[in-house]
Amino acid sequence: MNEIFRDGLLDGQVAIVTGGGSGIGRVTAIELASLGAHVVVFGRREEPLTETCALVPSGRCEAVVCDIREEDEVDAAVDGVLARHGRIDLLVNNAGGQFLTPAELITPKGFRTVIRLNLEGTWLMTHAVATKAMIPGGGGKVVSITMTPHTGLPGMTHSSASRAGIESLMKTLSIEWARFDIRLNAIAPGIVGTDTFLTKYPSQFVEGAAETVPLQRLGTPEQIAWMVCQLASPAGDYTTGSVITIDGARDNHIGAWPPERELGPDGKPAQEVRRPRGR
Ligand SMILES: CCCCCCC/C=C/C(=O)SCCNC(=O)CCNC(=O)[C@H](O)C(C)(C)COP(=O)(O)OP(=O)(O)OC[C@H]1O[C@@H](n2cnc3c(N)ncnc32)[C@H](O)[C@@H]1OP(=O)(O)O
Ligand SMILES: NC(=O)C1=CN([C@@H]2O[C@H](COP(=O)(O)OP(=O)(O)OC[C@H]3O[C@@H](n4cnc5c(N)ncnc54)[C@H](OP(=O)(O)O)[C@@H]3O)[C@@H](O)[C@H]2O)C=CC1
Repeated sequence: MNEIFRDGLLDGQVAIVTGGGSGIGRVTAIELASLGAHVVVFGRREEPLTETCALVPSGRCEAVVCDIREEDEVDAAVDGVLARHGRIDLLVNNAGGQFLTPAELITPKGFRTVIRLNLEGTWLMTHAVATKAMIPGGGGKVVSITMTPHTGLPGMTHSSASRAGIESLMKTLSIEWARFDIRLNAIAPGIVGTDTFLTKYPSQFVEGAAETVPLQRLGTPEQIAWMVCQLASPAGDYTTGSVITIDGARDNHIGAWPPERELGPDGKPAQEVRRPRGR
């Protein structure tokens, strides 16, 4: 039973969710399976993946250990899904991440690590699934998770560059692969209160995070997962080449509005005095 969508909405679909052993990927796998999809979760560690599958009451979930940066592993894992299920309808490129460091301290290896994970891993997965399953099978959908603000992610230069690259990939491929009926979109979350976000970053960063959002609260993994489900459903059939921002308006403004310095004397948003016409 799904809280938002009708039962059986995704019956018969086969979906891959990378990074499905935790956070947004885990919740996405659970939501997709609750709508009837058979979900295959990819990740480097087996244990969290099997934990995700244990949380899927229907049993429509299987775990595949795969490092998305390794071409041979990606090829073998995608071939395996096809051999077992004969089709792949949906790929969710969710695996990704970065470390927070001022740009001048990022080493060549550190930069390469994040680009390989986010951009090259997404490309390898997308290319393998498209060429092996979606092009021969007559179409499919790809959803890639990126990040806001689109104006830049200070402290995360490598991730900022890679996320822009992913969004560009989705847009370009939505044009090239329209002839194969492959629909590709990005979902750009702002700050989502996953275990990794809450535990990986410095505490001052995490504790002040909600204040940086106009809505003054963090997003939840479900809010991202439900958008994936919508795109996977017939409601998403004509959506392609789009970037869907889900971030409480943080892409538009950092912090609450109005900022304190702009408050009027009564504590309300400042308002100019209306003048007589012509003055
Ligand atoms: C107000 C707040 C706004 C901020 C918004 C933020 C919103 C949140 C966004 C999120 O994405 S939350 C979820 C994030 N999830 C992840 O990041 C999970 C995946 N991440 C990882 O696996 C790692 O963090 C990784 C570094 C991206 C990749 O790990 P991998 O195991 O492949 O690499 P390592 O062997 O650990 O490191 C390789 C290389 O990278 C450099 N490096 C790694 N960590 C750091 C660090 N903390 N500081 C500096 N440099 C680092 C370094 O060069 C490593 O090489 P060696 O030095 O180990 O040889
Ligand atoms: N939480 C947030 O505020 C936001 C998150 N995002 C993005 O959303 C996605 C999910 O975030 P979140 O759930 O918070 O993060 P998590 O850290 O919980 O999830 C990342 C997942 O990716 C997997 N992963 C990492 N490296 C690889 C790899 N090389 N191959 C295969 N799988 C890999 C991890 O599993 P394993 O280590 O076992 O491989 C893990 O399950 C990420 O791309 C993140 O950057 C975007 C905006 C905001």
